[in-house]
Amino acid sequence: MIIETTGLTREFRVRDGLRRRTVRAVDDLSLAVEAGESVGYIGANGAGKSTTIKMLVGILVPTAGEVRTCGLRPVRDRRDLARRIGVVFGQRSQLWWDLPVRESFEILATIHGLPAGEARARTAELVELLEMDDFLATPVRQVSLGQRMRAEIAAALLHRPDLLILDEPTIGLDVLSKQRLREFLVAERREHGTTLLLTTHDMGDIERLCDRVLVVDHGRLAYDGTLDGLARTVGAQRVLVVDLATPADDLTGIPDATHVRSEGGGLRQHLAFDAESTTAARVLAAVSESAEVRDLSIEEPEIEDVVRRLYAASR
Ligand SMILES: Nc1ncnc2c1ncn2[C@@H]1O[C@H](COP(=O)(O)OP(=O)(O)OP(=O)(O)O)[C@@H](O)[C@H]1O
Repeated sequence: MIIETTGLTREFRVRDGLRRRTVRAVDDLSLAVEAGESVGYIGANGAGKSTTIKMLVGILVPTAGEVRTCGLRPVRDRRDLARRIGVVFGQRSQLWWDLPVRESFEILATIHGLPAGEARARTAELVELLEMDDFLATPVRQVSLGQRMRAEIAAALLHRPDLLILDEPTIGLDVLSKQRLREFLVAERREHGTTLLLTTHDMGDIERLCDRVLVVDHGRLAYDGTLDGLARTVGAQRVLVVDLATPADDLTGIPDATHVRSEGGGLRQHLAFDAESTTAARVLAAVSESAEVRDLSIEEPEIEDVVRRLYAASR
């Protein structure tokens, strides 16, 4: 197991008006992740995701329970662990703000004790795969958010860690940057067998990157399984949005799909369908029989919605 926790618990003392009370941010969490897995760790704001990750990497000491990351005790073996994992926290940077991106890579390679040849080769590989050539000489504070996220991920992967932990890797990125980053992570995993653990509010990240989802609710594990299984559990639906050549009446009566709403006098129509019982292609084919489709898009369910439904169902 690359990650293993048993009864992992973390409490905080917080001020509540004049009183102080205890918040249990992570509550008796037991989970195991095998090497090579790609796991999405999701939950509402304040559910306990960051606190869990901080204990996995040794930044926070657990109140109770056990945690092993890469077989090590994160707090005690923090230095050894740093050689085995890469971590990207959205808000914290591992890069040096005033230095060119390239120099941050050089410093990190030195910190990790990478032999010069290996550091050069790995940096070149990451620069190419993450298309960083254009901004290698730019100080970190001047690069765009998308560029910085690529540089952060490269920095976390420089020493070829066994486990990469990402906190909201695609937040704030445009569609194309998100897509590129996801493709890179898929390739990285395929090439090097890197284990991935990521928190995200973006269903697309989970769908493209993860083969397993963990949902945390008030510090407790509320779901552990596949994304399909999660969607099935909560009955999450996708929505096919079609733009028609001419306005049409509401497209009701499409098999396994429900008309949600129409816009522009029937030019654009939203049809919800359950990915378990049909496919977007089948819904589209049925729509095409009664109307000419000019354009289409598919809306994925929102993670917030999925999580809300799951929480509601488990209470
Ligand atoms: N240092 C701290 N002191 C006091 N309370 C804390 C501290 N860190 C976290 N908490 C509390 O613990 C709970 C879990 O917080 P955590 O940041 O782990 O949630 P999260 O799932 O990562 O949320 P988000 O999606 O908003 O990042 C929250 O109630 C939070 O207020």
